[in-house]
Amino acid sequence: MKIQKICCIGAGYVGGPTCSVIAMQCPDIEVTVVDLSQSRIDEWNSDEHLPIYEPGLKDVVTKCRGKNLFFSTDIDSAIHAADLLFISVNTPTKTFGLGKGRAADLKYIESVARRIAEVVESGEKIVVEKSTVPVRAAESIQRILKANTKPGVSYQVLSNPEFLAEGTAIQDLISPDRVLIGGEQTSGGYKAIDALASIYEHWIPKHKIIKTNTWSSELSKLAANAFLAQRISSINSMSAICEATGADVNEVAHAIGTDSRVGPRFLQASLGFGGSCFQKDVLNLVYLCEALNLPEVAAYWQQVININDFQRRRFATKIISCLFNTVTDKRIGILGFSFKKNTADTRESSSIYVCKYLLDEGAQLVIYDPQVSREQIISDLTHPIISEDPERVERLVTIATDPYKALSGAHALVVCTEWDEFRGYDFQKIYDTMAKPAFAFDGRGILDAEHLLELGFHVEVIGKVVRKNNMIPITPPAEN
Ligand SMILES: NC(=O)c1ccc[n+]([C@@H]2O[C@H](COP(=O)([O-])OP(=O)(O)OC[C@H]3O[C@@H](n4cnc5c(N)ncnc54)[C@H](O)[C@@H]3O)[C@@H](O)[C@H]2O)c1
Ligand SMILES: O=c1ccn([C@@H]2O[C@H](COP(=O)(O)OP(=O)(O)O[C@H]3O[C@H](CO)[C@@H](O)[C@H](O)[C@H]3O)[C@@H](O)[C@H]2O)c(=O)[nH]1
Repeated sequence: MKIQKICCIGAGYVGGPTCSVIAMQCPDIEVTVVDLSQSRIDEWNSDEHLPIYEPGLKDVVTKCRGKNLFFSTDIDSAIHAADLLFISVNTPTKTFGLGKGRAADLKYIESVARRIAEVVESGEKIVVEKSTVPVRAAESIQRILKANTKPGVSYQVLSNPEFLAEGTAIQDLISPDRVLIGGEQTSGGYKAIDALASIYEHWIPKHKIIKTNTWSSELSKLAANAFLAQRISSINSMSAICEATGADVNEVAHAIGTDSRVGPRFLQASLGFGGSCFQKDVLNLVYLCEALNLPEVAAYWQQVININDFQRRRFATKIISCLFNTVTDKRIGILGFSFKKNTADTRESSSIYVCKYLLDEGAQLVIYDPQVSREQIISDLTHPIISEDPERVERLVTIATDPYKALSGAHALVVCTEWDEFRGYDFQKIYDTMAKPAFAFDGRGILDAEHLLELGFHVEVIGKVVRKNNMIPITPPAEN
């Protein structure tokens, strides 16, 4: 089966970049990305700025938009015309009902499946789960489609999870470690898997395309994120031991990462992982294990989340205790609000939680992020699960557009995101304008701690004990 037209339902962080790259690499295929949100689609069609900040994305979109890449809210026409449909809608953690706080909410997936069944009038359609879903979600999609199939229509449902990371999405899509496609182990299933593989084969070597059964593919996505999150919680748990003993977490990470069986990546200690995926997907796995009556396995993966919560709180507690056990009414400069550098996405950012703990103590926060808007920061900090008193948050929080102004008069600077620009600041200038003693808390290990010490800062870095100012050896004056 040769794919000529693709429809992608959901124009978010995954649907937009993924389909833009497919359009760029497959000029012979027409790709239409649709969404319920008119404003999101308008932004995808705008020449000003796209709805998401992602390095390299604008070039790809500009190259293809209007040629073989289209963004639209006419969902039905796009479904109707397509041979292959990607489902890229959100699958957030449920906030109420059965499985609240852990299970994935599949209502958007279900509504898309029902819409497809309603709209499709004829022909063979391949429906591809690109969203991250619990194991056997494809079975539910299949059942909804089958129960509503019109005569002359047939479906194959595939799992094709996405592994891109935000901030490096374009690079990850152009040169992925692998593409995973799961499908029914029948002749129809194999045909559909091959049809989807043929799209990726336009630019990805065949040996990087892994073909499995549907359930292996669905589980592999949850497993991949669980393993990655587990590595971060593992190194973060070591960071606590390092701070208590004088070991240096970077040296430990290097020493263990050079073992080729362990590998060097994803061992950067931090104030905790954030992002829309890790917590959601690990909790989804925990819920699945409980549903399968595997409580020991559920508890094992739950601990990855527990350590992450511990790390966020531990970092905030360190700030409070260093500032003489009180931050009430103290101005504190927060550098970085996105969950990692090179994105404006703040979903589950650890900054939100560190700010929350400091606000609970009455600190006055001045927050600076190179990409995140004021509206987004205020909306995150006034969310009901973060604060019960939005007016108090508005009173205590100031958003700065200039980092030097943000830190002027502050008792402490706190690095929450590893934006490259933070490394290049003039810290002498910053030190001169801060209240004394001036404190620097580096939750990402990106600043030059020795330099800050020399300037006079009290420095705290995740995972290491930094030599204190009063321990600087005093050089005797030179004798005449
Ligand atoms: N963000 C990532 O980096 C990433 C990476 C890999 C996988 N994933 C997974 O991909 C999925 C999508 O994530 P995202 O970050 O792109 O989400 P998102 O919230 O950015 O985008 C989802 C989009 O789907 C739209 N939508 C919801 N219901 C719809 C419907 N019935 N019809 C049309 N549009 C609809 C929403 O309006 C929204 O624009 C999730 O399952 C996520 O876990 C995300
Ligand atoms: O050594 C590390 C690596 C990452 N992080 C943090 O972990 C979080 C997640 O980072 P990253 O994985 O790079 O970004 P995501 O965009 O969340 O991507 C993850 O989640 C996606 C959604 O499922 C998957 O597709 C990707 O493969 C997976 O890396 C961020 O807060 C990072 O700062 C660390 O603290 N230490």
